[in-house]
Amino acid sequence: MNRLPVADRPTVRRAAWALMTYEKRAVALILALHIAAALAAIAAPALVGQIVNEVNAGATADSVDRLALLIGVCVVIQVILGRYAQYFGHRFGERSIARLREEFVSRTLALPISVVERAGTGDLATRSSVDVANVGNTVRDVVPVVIIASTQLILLFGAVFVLHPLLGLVALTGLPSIMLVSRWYLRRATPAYLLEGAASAELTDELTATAEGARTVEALRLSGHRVERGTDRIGRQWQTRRATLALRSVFFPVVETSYAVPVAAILLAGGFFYSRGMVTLGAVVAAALYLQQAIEPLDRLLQWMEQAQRGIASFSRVLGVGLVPPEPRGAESAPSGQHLTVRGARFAYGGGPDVLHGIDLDVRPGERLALVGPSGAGKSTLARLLAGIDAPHAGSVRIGGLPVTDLEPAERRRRIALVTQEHHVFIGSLRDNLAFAAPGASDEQMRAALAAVGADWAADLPEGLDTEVGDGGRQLPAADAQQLALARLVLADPHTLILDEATAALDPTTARRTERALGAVLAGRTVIAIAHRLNTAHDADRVAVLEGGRITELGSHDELVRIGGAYAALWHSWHGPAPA
Ligand SMILES: Nc1ncnc2c1ncn2[C@@H]1O[C@H](COP(=O)(O)OP(=O)(O)OP(=O)(O)O)[C@@H](O)[C@H]1O
Repeated sequence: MNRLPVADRPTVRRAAWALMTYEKRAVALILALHIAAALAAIAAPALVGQIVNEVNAGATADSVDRLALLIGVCVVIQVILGRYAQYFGHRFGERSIARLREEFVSRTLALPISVVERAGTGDLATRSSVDVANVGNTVRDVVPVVIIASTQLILLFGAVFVLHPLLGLVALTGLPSIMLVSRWYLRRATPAYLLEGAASAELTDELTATAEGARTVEALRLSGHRVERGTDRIGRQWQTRRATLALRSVFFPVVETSYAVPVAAILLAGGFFYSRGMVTLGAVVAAALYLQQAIEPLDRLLQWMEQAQRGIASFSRVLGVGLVPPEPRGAESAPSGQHLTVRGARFAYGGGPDVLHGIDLDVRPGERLALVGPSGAGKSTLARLLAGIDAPHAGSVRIGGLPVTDLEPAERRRRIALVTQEHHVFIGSLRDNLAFAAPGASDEQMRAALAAVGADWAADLPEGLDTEVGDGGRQLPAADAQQLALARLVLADPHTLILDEATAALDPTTARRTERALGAVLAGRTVIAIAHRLNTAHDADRVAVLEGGRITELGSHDELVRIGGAYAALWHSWHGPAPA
């Protein structure tokens, strides 16, 4: 399975910067409020220092009261400014998260289908849930904390330097060990968290596959095997979690010990400086209070660094979705005509061996071509190439002279549609479900499309096109859902239809109803049908027999039966030998 890419550090840095500077004014206001709140906070220890000095010099109770009142005022100002800073910070965070989610959704919707299929649902599901939430939490909670804490720390340490440069130097004693261990941690944390994210995605993949295939697991008694695989993935996730835990168990004890060092050092050195008359007692008290006050923001900063690491790892996975080369954004010129030509097309899945070995095929406009062949011959793969979902690694698949994969995706869908047995009903109204195919279609056109495929049930709905369908709404039976999908096709009006097992999974009655509906859709179009029942091949203009990734026979039903090859053998075994 090809995982989706992960963005590198410079890309993450640029994207984070863009996110933060998208609303420059809001960020400037939040920063200004935080700085003002931090300034109000550092006034208190300075005032306590002043009280100590004045009491030392024999001050009156009045002047002490005045200073104490001033401390109270500073605290109130700090609380008010801090509250507004947080209020604006959180609003900014929520707006940023909303933007991020919207960007992620558009990036995901722009992914080529083949990339989504090969990446597996687990990877994309983990990125769109766990990773987007992680980035959201980081932007909402961590960024404001980092801004507030850094501002407070700069001001608190600055204040100690202002009290006395010597005290300032002593205050820095705890920092080297914190910086060293942080550097050590940061270098290892992002890759470790990336591994943890990948292991979670693998586990999600495995559990989803087991849950989705529960019936098969039960029928084939595979539960032991699935439990083993699940346990293996849980084991891998446990290992990656242990690795990140090991990093945390070194990082946090070292930094927490380092917090106590500057306070102890300032009391020791401050006492010494005071005894020599180099600093006042008030300055030493104020410096000790500042350093005591610095522990809290420092601790918060380091605590959140861990979340920030998770956030950065998640952000690189979220941004990685945008690194997948987009589907080609339109050829220079429009295809001239509807002629489909395949020349020497070779295809392999994900770097594996070729499953198509040089296919040559011409499909004339309006022709009905049936593809037959044993299981695994490459019929579905050829259908995907013809529909432009995958491109051949050698040779070409062209429509009207242009490579199908070069057509702008919407343009391609208007020209060629691949119809499979998947007929998803999206949550929304019937109208929403039809509008995917033709956003500009009127209600009349929608009703006509439903009538064309025999979806009479739609006309009887009391709320008509406004009826909510899909999960939580009206549940459509398989045949109705298939008819809805076919009505979409009528609206999209492609000139070429490729049918891959469109009715294979339906019960015979439903299949017959659907085939009747399909008949209305096929009229006047080029049709390439993977034929499971040979009467489809019998009714086609031509039949292509695919064996081992090669077209081994090509001609009308009668011609192929006459030459007595593989198709004739299939036909006779299915239909009984021709009368002598
Ligand atoms: N997603 C995939 N990844 C890797 N190999 C694949 C994938 N899909 C198909 N193949 C392989 O490509 C070959 C052709 O498969 P394909 O599904 O095109 O055959 P088919 O003729 O349509 O068979 P069937 O009638 O059983 O659907 C097979 O060997 C199959 O195992």
